[in-house]
Amino acid sequence: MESCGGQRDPDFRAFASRARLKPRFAFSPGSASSWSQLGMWYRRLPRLFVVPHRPTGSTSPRVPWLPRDRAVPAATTCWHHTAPESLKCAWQLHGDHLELRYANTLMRFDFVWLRDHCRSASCYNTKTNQRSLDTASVDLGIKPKAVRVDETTLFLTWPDGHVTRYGLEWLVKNSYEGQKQQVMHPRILWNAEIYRQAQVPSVDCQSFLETDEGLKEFLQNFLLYGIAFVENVTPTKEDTEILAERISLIRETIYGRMWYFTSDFSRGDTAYTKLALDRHTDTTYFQEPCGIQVFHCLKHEGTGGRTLLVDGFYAAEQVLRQAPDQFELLSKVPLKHEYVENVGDCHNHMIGVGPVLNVYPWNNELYLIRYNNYDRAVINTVPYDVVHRWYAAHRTLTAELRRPENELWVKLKPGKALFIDNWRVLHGREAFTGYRQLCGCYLTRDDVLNTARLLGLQA
Ligand SMILES: C[N+](C)(C)CCCC[C@H](N)C(=O)O
Ligand SMILES: O=C(O)CCC(=O)C(=O)O
Ligand SMILES: [Fe+2]
Repeated sequence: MESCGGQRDPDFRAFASRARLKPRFAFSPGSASSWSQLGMWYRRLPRLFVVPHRPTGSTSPRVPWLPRDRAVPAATTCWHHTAPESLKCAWQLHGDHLELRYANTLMRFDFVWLRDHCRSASCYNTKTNQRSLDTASVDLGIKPKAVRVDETTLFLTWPDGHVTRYGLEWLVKNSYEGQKQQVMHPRILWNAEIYRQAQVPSVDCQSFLETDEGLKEFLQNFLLYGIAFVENVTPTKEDTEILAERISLIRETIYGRMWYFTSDFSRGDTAYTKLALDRHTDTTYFQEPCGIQVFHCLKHEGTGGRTLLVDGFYAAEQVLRQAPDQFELLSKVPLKHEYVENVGDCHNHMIGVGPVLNVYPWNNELYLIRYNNYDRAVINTVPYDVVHRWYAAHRTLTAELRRPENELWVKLKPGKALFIDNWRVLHGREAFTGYRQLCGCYLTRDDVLNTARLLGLQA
């Protein structure tokens, strides 16, 4: 019997970052034109395609940097160049910003931004990587009194005599213009054929636990495909816990920390039966759905019970291609999901709110799909005409998610642990007979990404 412990305080960041969109939902009829009033950033289409999938036969995946195509408009008057013969770096001071052209990138910097990000010893602590400058003490009308650029560095002298230096490469990496071309998470979107052809290897348990290379290979696969396997695991809950702790902190939820489950209906959810489960993501009813789900089948004496995996981002990409307006609707209409449980001693009522497709507001990159038709609550966040268009968009996405060619079916066996990116890949299961026991846990996403970054991966 699982414990019915309380859930810790949910995280509102994901939705709060889009909170400025909310009033528009409430008061507009939601026509295509009203969506485009949402701001200039939303006019661009979301970015999904990142890394081409590996051709058959190639081995370990490599993540290329994305090509940077930065349009550089013709130079205007009064450009200052680092050297007369060189166009490598040029700058121009405007009334309220500095324009800098470097390495084929045209960047525009607000003066307060330039003062705020000063990396001098008095403004920034390089031991802690924290800002010491009190941003609120910067005059909002500040303007540099002198500007100089050499081959590598921009020098700004402020009215009080303070000097700020920026490496030009640092500026390219950190400017808005540089960032908006970048994706946060390089991915390979897949259907069953693409995934099979890629021949992504499972990582051996010992190499996963004992070597950085094994762990890195595993995490690279996980980041690119949203699923990854570890094999030769001792089939116990304790050994599965050791695996989970190698890459992250375990996220304790109302289901406990490490859970076992079987078809005993010990909890008020279809997962605890022998019934089939259509593709879905878990914990859609949390304000921040769990980032990763770990499954390890410890026992199955019976038939059926295969696991279904579908890349939600691949399906979303198809929707974007066929019907960008529908993609946009799915990314704008906030939905509630709900978990209401009153079985035995377990009493829970969880509510999570957010759209089906969640995109980063600054580059429109898709980062989270929230899709669970079982747990979707009453729709009461948008007026009736938007509701109808939302159902049509949901149908388009569902049709993509249900295409047989997008379904990857696997039979989980004792010894093989599966890690699923619950923000991207949907899972389901075939009905089964006999005794079947799964164990697993949820992981905190930040901590998985932390481990990946510490190993030098882009995450
Ligand atoms: C994995 N475990 C059996 C512990 C929980 C299952 C949660 C099921 C729920 N309907 C959801 O999709 O979130
Ligand atoms: O039984 C299974 O294979 C998976 C059930 C499920 O969807 C879950 O536990 O989240
Ligand atoms: Fe599930």
